[in-house]
Amino acid sequence: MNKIRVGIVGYGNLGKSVELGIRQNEDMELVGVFTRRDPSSIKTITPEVNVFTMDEAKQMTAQVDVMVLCGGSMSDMPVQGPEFASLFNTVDGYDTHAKIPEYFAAMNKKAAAAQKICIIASGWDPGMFSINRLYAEAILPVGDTYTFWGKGISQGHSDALRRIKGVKDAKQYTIPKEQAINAVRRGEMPELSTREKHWRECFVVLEEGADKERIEQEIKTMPNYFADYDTEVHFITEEELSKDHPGLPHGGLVIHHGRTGLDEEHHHVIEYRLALDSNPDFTANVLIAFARAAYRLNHEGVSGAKTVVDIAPAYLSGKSAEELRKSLI
Ligand SMILES: NC(=O)C1=CN([C@@H]2O[C@H](COP(=O)(O)OP(=O)(O)OC[C@H]3O[C@@H](n4cnc5c(N)ncnc54)[C@H](OP(=O)(O)O)[C@@H]3O)[C@@H](O)[C@H]2O)C=CC1
Ligand SMILES: N[C@@H](C[C@H]1CC(C(=O)O)=NO1)C(=O)O
Repeated sequence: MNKIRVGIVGYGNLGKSVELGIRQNEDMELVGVFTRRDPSSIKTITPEVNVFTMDEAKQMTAQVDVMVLCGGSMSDMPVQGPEFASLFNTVDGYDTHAKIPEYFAAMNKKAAAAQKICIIASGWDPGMFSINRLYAEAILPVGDTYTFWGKGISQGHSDALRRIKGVKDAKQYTIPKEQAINAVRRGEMPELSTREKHWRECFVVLEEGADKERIEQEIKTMPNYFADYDTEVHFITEEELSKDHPGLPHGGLVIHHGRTGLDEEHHHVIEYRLALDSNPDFTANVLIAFARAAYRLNHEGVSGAKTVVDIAPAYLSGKSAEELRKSLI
């Protein structure tokens, strides 16, 4: 059985985790990493992995079945997504929530013309949380769904910080407001604004001579990322970032309260919870499962842009249809 040949576009936290995750999937093989940097400067986790330039990717459409796009959502994916969707089947974890419709349209145009499939905004939010919100609201239409993240490090928000001129490195914690979570858990079904659910804490390492006031202001007013939240910014050294803020843990909860019965007297709760040692490892494994789906669907003649909620779960699994039927029992 031929293996699914996977390429990694962009070698950051997520790209490294995809490299590791592919090794856990015997139906897949890694063709290589594609980077904007000098390939000779990239030290992959597994030394034998090939590293190519982005230009070399364009000559490799016959060697790669699915490209996993691991660039930053804020600045990389809007450019790299359509570029790669015009040449390859792709999956990505695009997560600038407010801009997903326009990204979907841009990706769909390129993928449909190339008769390729691109599964966008796959990860955990958007991604697995999106799927679980859909299941909950389809099954219990009378009710309310709440999403909480953290306390943990958002890769999307940390990437957004690192894109600011004068920022050398950064990590952003998303912290849920206990009062909000407790009210939801008590079944009070409160109306909660974005600001009432979470606050954000940023730890930023500056380039030499960078303007602190300008950078703090740029962070706190950043649309789609920080403007709608109470945000604290701490300027620390590279050593402190590495010592006091190791790893990229995260997690979250989707909780749905629904009602049924003649007088809606029956109360039901659906919860989907993630507790992640490594945000990038988990996200990478979601992307890898959707890479399997992209490969299969394109072989069935499916093309254009899809989101995770368009994909039947069986396409994600490495198990055969017969094995899946057995696993239902
Ligand atoms: N939907 C979801 O639930 C989730 C989505 N995500 C998304 O994944 C995106 C990527 O996250 P993450 O991997 O943490 O981002 P990184 O900042 O680690 O990497 C982003 C890009 O930056 C470049 N890069 C990385 N390290 C360096 C370096 N040392 N020097 C120069 N360039 C570098 C790489 O591109 P190149 O190799 O070409 O230089 C890489 O593709 C996030 O922006 C987020 O939107 C993440 C988690 C969950
Ligand atoms: N896309 C997020 C995944 C979850 C986490 C999150 C947040 O902390 O704001 N939003 O969605 C990430 O990049 O980590």
